[in-house]
Amino acid sequence: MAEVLVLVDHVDGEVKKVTTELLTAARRIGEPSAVWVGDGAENGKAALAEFGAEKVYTAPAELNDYVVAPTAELLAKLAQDKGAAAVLVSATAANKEIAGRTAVKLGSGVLTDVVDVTAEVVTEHSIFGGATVTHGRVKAGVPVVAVRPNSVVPEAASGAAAEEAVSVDLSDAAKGAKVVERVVEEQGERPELTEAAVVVSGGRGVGEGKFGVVEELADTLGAAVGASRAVVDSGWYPNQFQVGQTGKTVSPNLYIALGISGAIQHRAGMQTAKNIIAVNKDPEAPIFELADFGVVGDLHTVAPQLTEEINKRK
Ligand SMILES: Cc1cc2nc3c(=O)[nH]c(=O)nc-3n(C[C@H](O)[C@H](O)[C@H](O)COP(=O)(O)OP(=O)(O)OC[C@H]3O[C@@H](n4cnc5c(N)ncnc54)[C@H](O)[C@@H]3O)c2cc1C
Repeated sequence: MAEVLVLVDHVDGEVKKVTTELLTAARRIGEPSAVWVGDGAENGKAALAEFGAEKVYTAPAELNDYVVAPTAELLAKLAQDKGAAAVLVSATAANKEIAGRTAVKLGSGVLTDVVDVTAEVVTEHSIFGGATVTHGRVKAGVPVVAVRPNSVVPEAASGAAAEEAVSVDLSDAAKGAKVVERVVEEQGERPELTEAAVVVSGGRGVGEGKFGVVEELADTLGAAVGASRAVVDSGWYPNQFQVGQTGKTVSPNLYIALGISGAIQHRAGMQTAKNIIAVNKDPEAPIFELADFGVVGDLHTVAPQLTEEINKRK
């Protein structure tokens, strides 16, 4: 069975959930081989084995001294050397660039923001604010696929996770942009927005200085907090929490929209959520067209009741 390369997302040796999703998807296509760039593989190997990685290719941390290009050169080389059937990465901003560069090097094609993928590497995409579903397939060469977090339900399956050190002779071009400093984004206890299984977002309806109501509900659910652009532009909440066309794309199991109208640009970032709950005092708000469950009411009345009720039932 042909290998399917999965680029591992990890922090300090801990494998991110999205990688377990990619390994699950990879098993549909062929035999998953995890590609670990940087240190810490010995700590993450068990998690990779648990989700079916037959091999773990470890590449030196020096590749991360430069911006994206070295990882693309590594993936392209591995895909060629190993005769890979596909390359899967998570659809983060950096990884989408890696995916594009890898596909160029392979003379193949890239499919991004994928929400599902079949054994034949036919991909599903949700576009136009979720109004249309399209399917894609790379016609030549090794398909490179960037899958959105939370799109695939991770399923455990044991793999050998046989470790093999790999490397690549970097081109001068790949060393063009050097990383001179890394700043860890302050995040607190909440899960990362793009990976969270539950997201509670607030819009202009929340009001200035009142975001505590959103945070309290989020914390009750172990959720990430999101915000509309109206909120971010007003300076009510930091911009790394913006969801939408010009913000982050989220695909959680549950998205709760508090005081968000549901503009197309906001929907573009959250419409692939599996369940959407909206609270809005305007019954005509467009968010209700998308919502699985809608509450017409004042969020400052509804959200605290919801928080209280969930706490009671815990
Ligand atoms: C190029 C471009 C890119 C953009 N990118 C993004 C993006 O990435 N993300 C994004 O979000 N937007 C984006 N926008 C902006 C987008 O068009 C909307 O303006 C924005 O999403 C509106 O945010 P909102 O829903 O919070 O505010 P509003 O549209 O003002 O809606 C507020 C809602 O709150 C409700 N409300 C008010 N008070 C209460 C209350 N007490 N209880 C319950 N409900 C209440 C109102 O009925 C209303 O529906 C972009 C726009 C452009 C042009």
